[in-house]
Amino acid sequence: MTKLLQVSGLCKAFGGVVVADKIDFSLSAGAMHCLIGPNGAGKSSFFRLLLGEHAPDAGTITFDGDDITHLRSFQRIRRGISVKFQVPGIFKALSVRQNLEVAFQSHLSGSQLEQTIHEMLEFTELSHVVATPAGVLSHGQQQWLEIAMAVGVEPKLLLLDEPTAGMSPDETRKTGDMLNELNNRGITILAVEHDMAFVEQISKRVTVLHFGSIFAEGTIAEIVDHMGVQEIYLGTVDDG
Ligand SMILES: Nc1ncnc2c1ncn2[C@@H]1O[C@H](COP(=O)(O)OP(=O)(O)OP(=O)(O)O)[C@@H](O)[C@H]1O
Repeated sequence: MTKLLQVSGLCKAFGGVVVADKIDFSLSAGAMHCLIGPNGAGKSSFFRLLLGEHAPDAGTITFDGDDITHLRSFQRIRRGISVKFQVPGIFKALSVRQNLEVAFQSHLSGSQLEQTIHEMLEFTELSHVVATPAGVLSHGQQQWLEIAMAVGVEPKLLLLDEPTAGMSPDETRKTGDMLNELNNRGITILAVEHDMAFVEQISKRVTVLHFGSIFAEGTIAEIVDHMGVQEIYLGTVDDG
């Protein structure tokens, strides 16, 4: 399969804190992949590097055949990278519909905009709350609204930072079904996640980050059985 994303030798440090340590990572077009690792491993920083919110100290990022290492965030978004961070990036005082309009208006207008809003409302089962202020939606609904905002622009790569954090088991399963459907529609997905049952629902392969570098990569069964991975979660492996 062609590589949609290719990261080579990516390095970033904030003072003495190394958040990316010679990361080599790639994703094939159509992949659904999970990134795990203990708190502070560098998962969110990796997303911020991919999105252009942090400039790397070294290394390259190639996306869809082009070197995007020095592009600004909006240029990467325009090329098809979309992200949903942990904290919902919705406008709480605006209605569900207004949030979708804000997210899509730079890409779409007229009947196309209406069609996409309609499709996303159906997809995320938010049609019945279309006029409701986003701030009064349930936690799960807020997360789904943000997923709708991120995918309505038809990204090639969707980055999700802990999409199920704070969700009930039912909401988590529903989110997994949603992501599987988006992946079936052709969107490549990279998700940071802690809930291994959810990882198993959506992904076949997992990468483990630890102290900003790739510690292990494999199938879920391989990662779950990996002694070293168990130890880093228990805090018995250091970076020396
Ligand atoms: N802008 C910054 N300036 C200084 N240090 C930072 C900055 N961003 C992140 N860090 C530090 O880098 C390390 C990695 O943080 P990061 O948020 O990427 O980890 P994470 O794996 O996403 O953690 P978590 O699972 O807790 O969200 C942490 O020690 C964090 O305090």
